[in-house]
Amino acid sequence: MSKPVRAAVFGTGSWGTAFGMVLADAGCDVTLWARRPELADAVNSTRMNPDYLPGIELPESLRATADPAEAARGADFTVLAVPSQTLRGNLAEWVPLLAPDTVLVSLMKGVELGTVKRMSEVIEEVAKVSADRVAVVTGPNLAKEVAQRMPAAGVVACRDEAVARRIQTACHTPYFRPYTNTDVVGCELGGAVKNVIGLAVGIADGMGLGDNAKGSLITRGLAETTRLGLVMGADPMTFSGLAGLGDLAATCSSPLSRNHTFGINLGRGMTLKETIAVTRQTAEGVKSCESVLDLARRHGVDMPITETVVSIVHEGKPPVVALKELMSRSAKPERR
Ligand SMILES: NC(=O)C1=CN([C@@H]2O[C@H](COP(=O)(O)OP(=O)(O)OC[C@H]3O[C@@H](n4cnc5c(N)ncnc54)[C@H](O)[C@@H]3O)[C@@H](O)[C@H]2O)C=CC1
Ligand SMILES: O=C(CO)COP(=O)(O)O
Repeated sequence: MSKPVRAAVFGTGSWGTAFGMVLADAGCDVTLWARRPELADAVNSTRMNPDYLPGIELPESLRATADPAEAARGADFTVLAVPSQTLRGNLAEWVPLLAPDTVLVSLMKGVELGTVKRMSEVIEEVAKVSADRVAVVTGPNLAKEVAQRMPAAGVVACRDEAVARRIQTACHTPYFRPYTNTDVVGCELGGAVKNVIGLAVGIADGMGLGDNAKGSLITRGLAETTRLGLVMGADPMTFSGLAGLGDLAATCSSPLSRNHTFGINLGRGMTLKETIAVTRQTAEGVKSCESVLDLARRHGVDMPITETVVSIVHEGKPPVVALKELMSRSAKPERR
C-alpha cells in the first residue's frame, strides 16, 4: 500500500482550515500550522477551530501545531494560507524548514503592495523554486460552505500540468471538485481582482442601488479584469471559468464574503476605521485594490471600477460622488 500524501497547511484561519479538511477528507495526512499555540491546542483537543469555523467538527486526521518545523516535515504539499501582504515575511522564515521536493500551493487571493507581484511570484522568489513547483488553488470557495461540505468546484493551476493533477487528486472529494488549469496568471488575477469587484458590489448593495447595478458591476468588473489579464499574458477564457466569473458570482452574492460585507458597511455609511474594526478576518481587496490599480497603471490598462474602489476606500471619496463620476465617464463601445 502506498503511503498517504502528506500536506502541511500554513495558516489556521478560515480557508486554511477548510481546505485542510478537504485534503483530510480526500485521504491526505494533514498538519495545520497555527500562529497561536492556544489555537493549535484547541484544534487538537476539541476537533474544532473556535475562532474561524465555530461549530464545525474537524476530521480526526487533521492535526495542528504552532511549530512550523513540525508542520513542514516530510510534506509533499506545503499549502500557504496567510494574508497576502504577510506572505513574504512568513515564508522567508519557513523556507529553511521546507521538505526538499515539496510543492508550494498558494490559497491566497491578493497582489503584493509595492512589488505588484502575484502570490506565486512571491513564492518563487522567496523559496527560490521554479514555477513548476508552485501551484494555486482558487475558484468560488467560500470557506464556511466548503467546511460544511456543501458542493463546490475549484481550480488547481500550475505551469506543470502533471503537478496540478497530483494536487487535484489530493483534494478531490465527493463535495469538492477541482479542475486543472495551466494559466496561473489568469487564475491568480481572477482571484485577486474579484475581491476588489466584491468591494464595489458591496458598496452598491450598501447604498441600495439594486440588482441592475450589481449585474453591471460584475460584468464590467470582469471586463476590466480580462483587459488586465490579456496584457499580462493570461488566457482570456480563464476569466469565464471558475477562477473568474465563478468566484466573482459567489463573492458578489454571498453574505459570507468578507470583501462583499466590507463594501456593504462602507456603502451604508460606516467610515473605513469603523469598517475595519468590525471586520475580524482578512478582506484582501482592501489592500489589494491599491496593488491591482498600481499593476494596471504600470501596464497602461484602464480599470475604472478598481480606481473607484481605491478612491472610496483609501482616499475618503463619498460613495455617492464616486458613483456619479463612474456613471458619467465618456460613452464607449462595450467591447474595447
Ligand atoms: N475564507 C475564504 O472563504 C477564502 C479565502 N481565500 C484566501 O485565503 C487567504 C487566507 O484567508 P483566510 O484563511 O480566509 O483568512 P483568515 O483571516 O480567516 O485567516 C488568516 C490566517 O492567517 C494568520 N495570520 C494573520 N496575520 C498573520 C501574520 N502576520 N503572520 C502569519 N499568519 C498570520 C491568521 O492567524 C489566520 O490563521 C486570503 O488570501 C483569502 O483571500 C481564498 C478562498 C476562500
Ligand atoms: O475567495 C473567497 C470565495 O471564493 C472568499 O471571499 P472573501 O475573502 O471575500 O470572504
